[in-house]
Amino acid sequence: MSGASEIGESGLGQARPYDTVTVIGAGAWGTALAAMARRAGRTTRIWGRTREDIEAFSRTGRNDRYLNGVALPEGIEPMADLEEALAGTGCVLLVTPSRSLREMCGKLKGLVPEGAPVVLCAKGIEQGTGKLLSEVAAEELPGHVIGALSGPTFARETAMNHPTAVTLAFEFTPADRREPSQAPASRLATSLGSNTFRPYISDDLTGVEVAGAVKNVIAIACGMMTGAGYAENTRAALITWGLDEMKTLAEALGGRRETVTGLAGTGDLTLTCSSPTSRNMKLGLQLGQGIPRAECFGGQDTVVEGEVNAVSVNDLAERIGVELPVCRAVHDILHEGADLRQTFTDLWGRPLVGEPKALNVALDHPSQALERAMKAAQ
Ligand SMILES: NC(=O)c1ccc[n+]([C@@H]2O[C@H](COP(=O)([O-])OP(=O)(O)OC[C@H]3O[C@@H](n4cnc5c(N)ncnc54)[C@H](O)[C@@H]3O)[C@@H](O)[C@H]2O)c1
Ligand SMILES: O=P(O)(O)OC[C@H](O)CO
Repeated sequence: MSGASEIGESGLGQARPYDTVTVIGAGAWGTALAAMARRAGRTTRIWGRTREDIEAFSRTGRNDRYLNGVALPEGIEPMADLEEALAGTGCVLLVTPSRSLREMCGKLKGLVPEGAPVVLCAKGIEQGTGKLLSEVAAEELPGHVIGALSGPTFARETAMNHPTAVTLAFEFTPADRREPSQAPASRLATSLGSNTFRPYISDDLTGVEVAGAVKNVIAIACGMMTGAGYAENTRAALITWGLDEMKTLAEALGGRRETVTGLAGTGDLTLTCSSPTSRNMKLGLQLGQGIPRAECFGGQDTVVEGEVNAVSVNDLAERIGVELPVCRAVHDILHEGADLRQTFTDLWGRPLVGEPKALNVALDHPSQALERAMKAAQ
């Protein structure tokens, strides 16, 4: 049984897949997504900006620069010409790092066919403006439906066809709700879905985007603590607080807290905070071990979204007046020269409060708390 029919049976209707999928960005994740589109039976094009890489990809059928040694399905069409890659395509997956999104959307302007949805697969918030990537794309590509694909996905594992599940989020129009099988989210799910790749549909684009941006910052925190010699209790607390920070920011921006408990939130946070395969966790680990930033990753330029996004997440939180203590700590260590151990010691030294936060019981002065409890009991 194909993944597509399973999805149909579970309530999305028989959504018609897009015939052609164009992936923009021939790095690790772009290549993995192209592999999944091809395995799902789509005509699959992938555009990359480096001509030699595209030529090597065409020649070998692999992308050894980003996914060394990984066998890819036959028939992926690597392209160095953007116009050619987008001509007549059914949908676009945009998979370049978040900091290049506005520039990349500018290049796509006028080339994306009318009606083709654009799916953002990078994780981040725009530096300087604090805008979600979907807001940036909507500004740069007016008239196109914008969505996001996110979740716990190490590119190499996905490309190697290990079972993977993701969230595909779009804002649903009234027409989408009346006829879900025609909705871009459903059509994309059937375009990419297979027995090893399960896209789940969500209508909470904000919640999914916020989760993806924040989890990388939290993963750096977990890496830092582990690198500095702390252990599992500490990491579990950071993951829990990180989840709460995602919920707080998502809700403040109009997203839903429960979205954060799904694949794009809990799923991705668990993955990224648990494994040095994550570049974000690995950066934290190296910094925690005292390795200078310039020497991390052996001095190689590596995409670490949480490093730049610590600034954008923090700025945004300050602007809208929400507190994200772990994100703040990571920001201060990375960008303000704060001492790592002292900053984390301060995190543990915050006033004691109730859990869940809604209880809002300040326990910083135990005698007051006791007094309150006695009054409440009278
Ligand atoms: N690698 C993963 O496991 C993974 C999984 C899920 C999501 N992501 C997200 O996908 C995004 C891309 O990550 P990646 O792992 O593919 O990175 P990567 O370093 O493997 O590849 C990045 C690609 O983008 C291209 N690129 C960089 N700047 C560009 C620009 N200004 N214009 C055009 N192309 C540009 C590079 O040439 C390269 O092909 C990130 O936001 C990341 O968080 C990555
Ligand atoms: O290697 P990272 O830290 O960028 O994480 C990759 C993906 O986002 C994991 O879902």
